Amino acid sequence: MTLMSLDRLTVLRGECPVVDDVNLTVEKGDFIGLLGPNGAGKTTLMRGALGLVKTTGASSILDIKPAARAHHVAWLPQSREIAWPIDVETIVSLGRIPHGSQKLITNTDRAVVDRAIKRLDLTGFEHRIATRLSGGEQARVLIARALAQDTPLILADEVTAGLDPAHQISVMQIFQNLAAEGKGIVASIHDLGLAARHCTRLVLMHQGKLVADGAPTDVLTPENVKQVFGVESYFVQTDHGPIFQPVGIVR
Ligand SMILES: Nc1ncnc2c1ncn2[C@@H]1O[C@H](COP(=O)(O)OP(=O)(O)OP(=O)(O)O)[C@@H](O)[C@H]1O
Repeated sequence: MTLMSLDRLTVLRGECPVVDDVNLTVEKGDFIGLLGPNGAGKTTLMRGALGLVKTTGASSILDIKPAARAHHVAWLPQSREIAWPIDVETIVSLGRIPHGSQKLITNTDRAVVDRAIKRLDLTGFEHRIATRLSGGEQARVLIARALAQDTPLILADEVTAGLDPAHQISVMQIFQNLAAEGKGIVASIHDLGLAARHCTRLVLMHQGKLVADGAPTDVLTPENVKQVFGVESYFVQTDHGPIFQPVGIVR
């Protein structure tokens, strides 16, 4: 089942297309790593798909009535700023707002919030003031809030940035499991090794265009990596799973 489709999506900044004629479908079960160097257009593609910037072409999300969109897709922006000094449980509970029950929090809401807190390894942090947590802990709180929204589709920008290795792997595994449960995830990621190991599919952007879409081994070819990122790379299948490592700059 298709959760999102983009048809010739284009975003102009002045005269310049920063997202250029992109076609993309996201199916249930996809965990898509959205890759590309700085400025490739990853954030703008996701924001365009969500209707947060002006686009031409089509995004199926925009066919959903605005009030119903928050039931279909959760958006985790790159900015991890938490503005108010409120506790972790309250922030995660904000993910339930689109479900809009009369009571502030129902038993279902409570169960979904508790599950998100547990999944993000935040048990014991529930009553801590979020603004006093470390950057990585705050990032996990905001991921938990997005999970609490309990949508079929999640778009996440630089989802592992600022996390330590154990929590990077843990977040990737959470998304992998959510995809295996039938959700669709699109996450922009700079760590190509993590993307190669955990994503079911990779989409590679370069200068606003989608230049490759497929299995990690088909997308992270030495030629693609050299052309798009300007680096030499090493990709090998091991007993520990696929290992991808950029090894040098192309001169
Ligand atoms: N508000 C804006 N006005 C003008 N240009 C913009 C604006 N937002 C983004 N751009 C330009 O659009 C291009 C794509 O930016 P975008 O943030 O989508 O890239 P990205 O792939 O997410 O990069 P990064 O990995 O650095 O986050 C960049 O060249 C950027 O400078």
